[in-house]
Amino acid sequence: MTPPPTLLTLEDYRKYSERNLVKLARDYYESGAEQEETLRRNVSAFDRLLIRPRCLRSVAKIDTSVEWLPGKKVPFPVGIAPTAFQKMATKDGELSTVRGAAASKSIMICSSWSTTSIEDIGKEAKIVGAVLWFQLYVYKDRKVTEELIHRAERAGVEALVLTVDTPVLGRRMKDTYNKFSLPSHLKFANFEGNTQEKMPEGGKGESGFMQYVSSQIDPSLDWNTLQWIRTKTKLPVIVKGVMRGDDALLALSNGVDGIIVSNHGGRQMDSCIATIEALPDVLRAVDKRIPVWMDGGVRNGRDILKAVALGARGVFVGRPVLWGLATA
Ligand SMILES: Cc1cc2nc3c(=O)[nH]c(=O)nc-3n(C[C@H](O)[C@H](O)[C@H](O)COP(=O)(O)O)c2cc1C
Ligand SMILES: CCCCCCC(=O)C(=O)O
Repeated sequence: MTPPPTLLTLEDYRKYSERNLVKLARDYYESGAEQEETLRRNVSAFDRLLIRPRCLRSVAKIDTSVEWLPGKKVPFPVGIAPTAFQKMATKDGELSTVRGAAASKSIMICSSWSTTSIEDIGKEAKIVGAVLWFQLYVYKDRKVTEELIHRAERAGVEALVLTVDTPVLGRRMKDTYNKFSLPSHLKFANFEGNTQEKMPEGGKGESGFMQYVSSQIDPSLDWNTLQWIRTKTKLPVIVKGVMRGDDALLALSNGVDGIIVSNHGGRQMDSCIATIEALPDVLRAVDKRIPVWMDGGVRNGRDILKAVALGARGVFVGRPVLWGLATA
């Protein structure tokens, strides 16, 4: 195999990864919902925020470490956002990510919809010394979600992340044109042997993915669901997908341990504000009572600085990790 050219920026990785991804996977990873306004805005809103640099502040020694959750320090404020189906990017999929998380001492949030089971990811995390959080989707059959919570606990995850922006699946046009379905050699590894294991084939103007979500995922997700989850676990519960201060206050009054400001990388509701634009409202409402992170459109070190300068505890990145996986 020819060695990759010098890869310096995330854009270099994005471009280079394209050659290793089949169209179906590339479109699934890159897509936003509908006309992809929010997808673009997440990135461009960072460009409208400019830095006013300080001077004569010694940078001979710099410490970028931060307390991610009480008592849990990380060396720099970047975590790995949950992304589904990582084996479409590279053979080892989520196992490569967990190794990367350990090497960079970053926290990996595992998707409910991984192509490696949470047990196998947990085993690898112990070997390489990575910290895992687990992201939850709530199934119509609550027993499926409850079982997943307990399996994640046994696998050693340190927090649960409830994604609250996906009661239904956003319409991603490319996935609909491609009739996106998970390639037949891959599976929802957390549901092996269950009816939730396979995605139907696409057809009738719908992706197989859309059919799977409408048949399995509970669209009645609300604050009661969060309370129900809290009765099932003692782990910290973080909500991902809050975009407003009033919802952040509701999250606080429902006892959450942290908030990730997110619009799902522009993949759910189009015509939304960018996450970096939503961040100040959420931070004001929370007023430092719990940690607030953000994700969406982070594409360089200055973007991280901007989010942290506004008051975020740190950022999570989604697509850039997939580009890295597909480049390896
Ligand atoms: C291909 C792909 C799959 C994703 N899968 C999940 C998922 O399983 N669970 C989840 O909560 N978010 C998922 N997300 C959303 C990410 O966690 C994150 O919010 C988003 O990617 C951040 O935007 P960025 O890609 O610009 O960094 C996914 C995003 C992408 C691009
Ligand atoms: C209930 C919606 C599930 C979406 C799962 C994967 C994902 O988050 C994404 O493709 O985006």
